[in-house]
Amino acid sequence: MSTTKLFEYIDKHQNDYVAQLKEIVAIPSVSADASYRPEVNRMGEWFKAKLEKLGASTKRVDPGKQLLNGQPLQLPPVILATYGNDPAKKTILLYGHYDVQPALIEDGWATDPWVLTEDDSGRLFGRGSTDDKGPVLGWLCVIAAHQALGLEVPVNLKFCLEGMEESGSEGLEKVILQEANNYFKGTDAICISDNYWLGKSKPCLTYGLRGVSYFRILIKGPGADLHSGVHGGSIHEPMTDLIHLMSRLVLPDGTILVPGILDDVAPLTKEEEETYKNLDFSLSDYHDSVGAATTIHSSEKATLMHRWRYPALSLHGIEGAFSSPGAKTVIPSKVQGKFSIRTVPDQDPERITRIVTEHIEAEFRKLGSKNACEVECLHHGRSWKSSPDHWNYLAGAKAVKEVYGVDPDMTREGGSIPVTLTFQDALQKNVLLLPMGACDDGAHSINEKLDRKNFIQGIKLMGAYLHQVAEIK
Ligand SMILES: C[C@H](N)C(=O)N[C@@H](Cc1c[nH]cn1)C(=O)O
Ligand SMILES: [Zn+2]
Ligand SMILES: [Zn+2]
Repeated sequence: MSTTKLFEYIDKHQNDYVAQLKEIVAIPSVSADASYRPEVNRMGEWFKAKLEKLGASTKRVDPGKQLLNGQPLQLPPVILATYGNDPAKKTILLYGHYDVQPALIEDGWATDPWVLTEDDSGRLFGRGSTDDKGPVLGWLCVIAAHQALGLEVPVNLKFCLEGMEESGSEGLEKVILQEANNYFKGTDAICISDNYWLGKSKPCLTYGLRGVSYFRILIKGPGADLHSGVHGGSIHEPMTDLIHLMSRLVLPDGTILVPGILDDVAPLTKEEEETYKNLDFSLSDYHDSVGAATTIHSSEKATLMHRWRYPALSLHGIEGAFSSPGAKTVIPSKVQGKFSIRTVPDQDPERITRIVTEHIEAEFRKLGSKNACEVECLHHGRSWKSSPDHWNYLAGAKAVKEVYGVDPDMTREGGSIPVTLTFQDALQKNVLLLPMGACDDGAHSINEKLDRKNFIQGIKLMGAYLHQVAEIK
């Protein structure tokens, strides 16, 4: 079938799609903060209602409770939906998330993060615009466009939308295992739009993700915060212990100091080395997209390898630290350092937790501090690699060619989508990552954006992909 009419319709109705994106960016569905949980739920209900309005049958699955700071907290629902049930058609399972990273205007946003704001260049700024509300909404726009044109959606669709992806996808693995032979039965392949192009202009298909193991180090000292003039010099200070421990995790050149961390990293083969060639990636564009020429490695290849196939340890922050303006002379009584390790094939999260914990405990013993130290892995997700030779990737590549007129780059991704491997293993089906956003979208950062062009072309790409899937024998 020609997609010309579909593409024209999408172009014509782009303002409507942007208005819908504005409506959902306004819901601050931050999964990391318990006080926002009602908003996360509200966001899930929005997508459920929208899917129903499009004629999908839906199901709200309760993934159970999480423990947050020792308190049980209800997890947001997993929204499942089915659109079409024709045995003659292929069935594609679409996964996405409706939660977002935290965002505060005082972090340095130029505009209100919860008000989608378009600038003169067509950049749509707002938390969740690219990660992952724009892409999830894109799939719904594809269905709506078909309906408006009186066209059949050429494949059956199943949806799995979660509200905890930005917090380790807690509860979802259990749901996927439970539904693999129930709700997800009959799935032929999986497609996820929740990552980004390598550059700003060339689309890509993504066949690998790093995993993530997220840790906290808790140091407890005095019973309450203290006056540093009165008590400084006479007690072991939690912050001093913590800063020392955090400095023993990683060097400024990225070297991870945990003994044995590289032992299980898959060796680099000649075949893999070939995959780093001829990609739309330059250090200067990369510098532009991160806003500074501060890369560690001097070549494109080494930079990509350290984003895709080697582990990285990042220090994120310290809970309990004094961080307000002014010069408060306080000794914080209890501090928690947060860091994560992006893991790669063939690293095992259980082993990572063990060696990281042993390393920190050994370093803490060396301090001779009388404070208490606890190390905890808050969540972990495994790395993932797919087979890009599958028809799912062929459909993606043909769709890219149809919409953008080029062959896509085949990429891996440094970020993590914890349940990708779970889908692949539990359903024994191929997973394709089909990104919508560009490398400079600033997901997780201040001023996150999605370019209007990427949003609208991305909706066309999604539609073209479904048609290509249907046409492949
Ligand atoms: C790539 C995806 N859009 C994403 O941002 N994933 C998160 C997942 C995560 C895991 N722990 C916390 N967030 C990421 O890679 O950080
Ligand atoms: Zn995401
Ligand atoms: Zn994210």
